[in-house]
Amino acid sequence: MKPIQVGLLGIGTVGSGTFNVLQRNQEEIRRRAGRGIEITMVADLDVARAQSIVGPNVKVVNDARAVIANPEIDIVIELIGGYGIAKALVMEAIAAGKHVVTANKALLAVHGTEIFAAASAKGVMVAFEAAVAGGIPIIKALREGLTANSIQWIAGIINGTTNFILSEMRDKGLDFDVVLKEAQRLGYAEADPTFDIEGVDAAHKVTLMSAIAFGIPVQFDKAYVEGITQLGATDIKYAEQLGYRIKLLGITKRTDKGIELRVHPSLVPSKRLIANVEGAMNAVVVQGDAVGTTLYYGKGAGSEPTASAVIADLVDITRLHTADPLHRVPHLAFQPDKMSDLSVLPMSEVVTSYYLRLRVADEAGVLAKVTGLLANAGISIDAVLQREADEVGGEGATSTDLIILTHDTREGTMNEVLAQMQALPSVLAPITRIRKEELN
Ligand SMILES: NC(=O)c1ccc[n+]([C@@H]2O[C@H](COP(=O)([O-])OP(=O)(O)OC[C@H]3O[C@@H](n4cnc5c(N)ncnc54)[C@H](O)[C@@H]3O)[C@@H](O)[C@H]2O)c1
Ligand SMILES: N[C@@H](CCO)C(=O)O
Ligand code: NA
Repeated sequence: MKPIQVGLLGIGTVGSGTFNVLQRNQEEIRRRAGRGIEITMVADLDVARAQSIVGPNVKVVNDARAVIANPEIDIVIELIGGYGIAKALVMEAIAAGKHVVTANKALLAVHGTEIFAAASAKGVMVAFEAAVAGGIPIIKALREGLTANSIQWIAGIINGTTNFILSEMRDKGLDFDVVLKEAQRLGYAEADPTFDIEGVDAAHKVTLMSAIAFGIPVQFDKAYVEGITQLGATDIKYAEQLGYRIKLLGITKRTDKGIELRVHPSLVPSKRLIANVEGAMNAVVVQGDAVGTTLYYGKGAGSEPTASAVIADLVDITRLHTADPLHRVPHLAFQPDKMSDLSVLPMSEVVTSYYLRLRVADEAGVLAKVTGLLANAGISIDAVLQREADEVGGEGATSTDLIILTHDTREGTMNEVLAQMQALPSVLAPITRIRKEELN
């Protein structure tokens, strides 16, 4: 049988990895897929660089639409990124009856509902394993491997750049900016690195996992998003003393009231496997009612690790494209007419526990005032730590750090108590609040 023909839009970090791995392993991939898979046409703005990667036998153009218009092309891979031209190209490829593979989580988290509906109407597949946790087959696991389960929650380290930054800051005491530059050099960071450090990239990915886990539409606009830019070395140190590591987690959870969907720095017990995921590595914990806790670990970014997922999607499509569309695995795991309308909860309704750090005046009665406010709100305390006073504000005026770990409470209740604490004259600086997840 003649090889299936693939058109590649964008041959940067992931595109070049995809081309190279497909070439290197073509024989084994053909034996698995039952048919050869060949990238026969590439579009990139930098034609000369693209041609130097693919060699003289592959046609390179600078106009992506020429690839979509080519009737020989069966599958289009979109590896340009962003919501702009990439969205138009994906929609046009679907309209032209092409199957699409993309690593573009930003596009799918924001416009997924429209894109999947268009693909279903046209009877084509849109595959996106590379969009979440790069090379880790987490979409495959959630959509197929765990299909028996009622998923309870998912928590993941799903942004390599920020995990790399947090690890390097803790281990080597390096500066934030230095480590970010290194992540960019290694090809981990997004084109706009604020997407990484402000938690947006992780929120794109957890939004996609949430939709697949609970059968709800993709709703990035409902996600709570907080990055790592406000995180200080002091809190990383105190967390360690209390037996926790701080990780940027993407969390989605089923509750009686609705679905939690959030990204923020979290204290995680140091003894959990996920707390020991270092550098640019990713890990996702999934709790299913039947299987219990499962953990998926590996490279979530980089050229060939991400290419591994792109090519797995190419093989899936090669195997399934002749199947009746109704008998393929649904884009979001649930049949499109059987999606749930469970609502995504506002952050004020999320229930979790907290790490609080208060810089307070070192005087009698402060601890009682602070803990009194928590008690009045019905928030119980798990642990309290008081640390060495620093000199502040001249002679004799000293302050001390008060660190409190709480048990579970509603975020809305915690917000009210924090406002009351902040108003106490003995609280000398803005209070630090970091959420805490036991993940058991
Ligand atoms: N880099 C990673 O580790 C990684 C991991 C997972 C997912 N992703 C996602 O994969 C996608 C690609 O990321 P990347 O790191 O390979 O980006 P990149 O910037 O390295 O590559 C993008 C390529 O697209 C080309 N391009 C831009 N506009 C174009 C246009 N209009 N027509 C044709 N080509 C165009 C650029 O010249 C460049 O070669 C993004 O959606 C990204 O979020 C990246
Ligand atoms: N910028 C992303 C790339 C993988 O999606 C990361 O750092 O994890
Ligand atoms: Na993946």
